Amino acid sequence: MVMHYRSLVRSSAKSLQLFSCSRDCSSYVSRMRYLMRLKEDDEACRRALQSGNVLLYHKLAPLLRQQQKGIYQLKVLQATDVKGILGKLGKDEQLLNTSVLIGCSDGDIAQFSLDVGCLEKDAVEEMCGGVFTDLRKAFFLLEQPDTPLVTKGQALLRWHQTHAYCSASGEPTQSNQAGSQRVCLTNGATYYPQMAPVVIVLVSDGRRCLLARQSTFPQGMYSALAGFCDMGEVMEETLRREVAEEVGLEVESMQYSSSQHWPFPQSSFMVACHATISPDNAEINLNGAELEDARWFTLEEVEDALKRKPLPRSVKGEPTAFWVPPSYAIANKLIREWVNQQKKP
Ligand SMILES: NC(=O)c1ccc[n+]([C@@H]2O[C@H](COP(=O)([O-])OP(=O)(O)OC[C@H]3O[C@@H](n4cnc5c(N)ncnc54)[C@H](O)[C@@H]3O)[C@@H](O)[C@H]2O)c1
Ligand SMILES: [Mg+2]
Repeated sequence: MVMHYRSLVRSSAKSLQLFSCSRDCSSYVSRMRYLMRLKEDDEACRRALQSGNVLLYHKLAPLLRQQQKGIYQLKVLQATDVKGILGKLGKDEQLLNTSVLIGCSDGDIAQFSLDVGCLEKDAVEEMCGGVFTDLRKAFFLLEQPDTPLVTKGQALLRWHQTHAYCSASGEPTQSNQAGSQRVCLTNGATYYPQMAPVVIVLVSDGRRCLLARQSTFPQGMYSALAGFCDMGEVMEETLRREVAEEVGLEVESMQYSSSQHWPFPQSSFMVACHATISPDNAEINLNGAELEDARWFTLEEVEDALKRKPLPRSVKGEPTAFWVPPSYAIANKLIREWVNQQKKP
């Protein structure tokens, strides 16, 4: 299989086409190497774009379509459809070439994202039969499997929109066809899309878990503690420092759970962990500059919160009931893992 692939990538466009069509090349490894090739070879990527799938965004809001009442899907267009839309709106087809590569479908079709913020939003929506939707709202509407692709598409487009100039020379940078890097036209400096590493941690004293809220959170929502890694820090150091800074507690042990790309407000690479502190030293000393509140919650309270919908309505005169981030946020996964762990005999 590997030999088969190598012989294909070494050769011409014709064989690349063969590769992308071949049924026996649809394994994960082949797809990843196909994507690697497209990132390195502008010409091959341009060709893949002509027959690729495109997710449209308008000023970073992805295009969704309503499948049935209340059920939404990503609206995936073919590159030829996009060209047709551009033509009808009197725009240059070259706009399609600003698409960035975001993946490869199981059927070996290259997937791209394109921001058409320069076009009239309503006109594109009407032609596509879709609606451009703020990404946070889209997260609530979409099925879970669609969210990583739509997030990646937005994050990569945002990075290009904010890295048009070299920070050393001040001159324009130019993207490669795939959008996997930008190069300064005068000094050759190369820039790659970046994510800021963040540690998110659910602290437990063995019986309760600690959740906190910032003043900017929606009313009633509490989440796990989180913090950006300082330059040179390893994950364990960030975790201990953030818990100490934000709630004045000393972590005794920690365990990695999982990770997530988080697009808000800009791309973060979230590393999710569980941590324990001693129940003898569990008094919270809140850093009021960062957090509005932090509290210990019992298993029952957390289980009730998991059942609540986001932003539960408050009964007049009563505070809004406590709730936790929705399932697409990795904080929710940490909280569920903790609940399951507590319920183990
Ligand atoms: N997916 C989830 O479940 C989830 C849950 C909680 C928080 N988060 C995300 O985690 C991230 C970090 O959480 P936090 O706000 O508590 O971090 P934090 O505690 O480190 O505090 C934020 C502050 O850190 C500073 N900072 C340092 N490096 C930064 C960088 N690269 N980008 C931005 N600010 C930087 C800024 O002064 C900023 O105000 C946020 O982007 C938040 O959206 C995600
Ligand atoms: Mg924080």
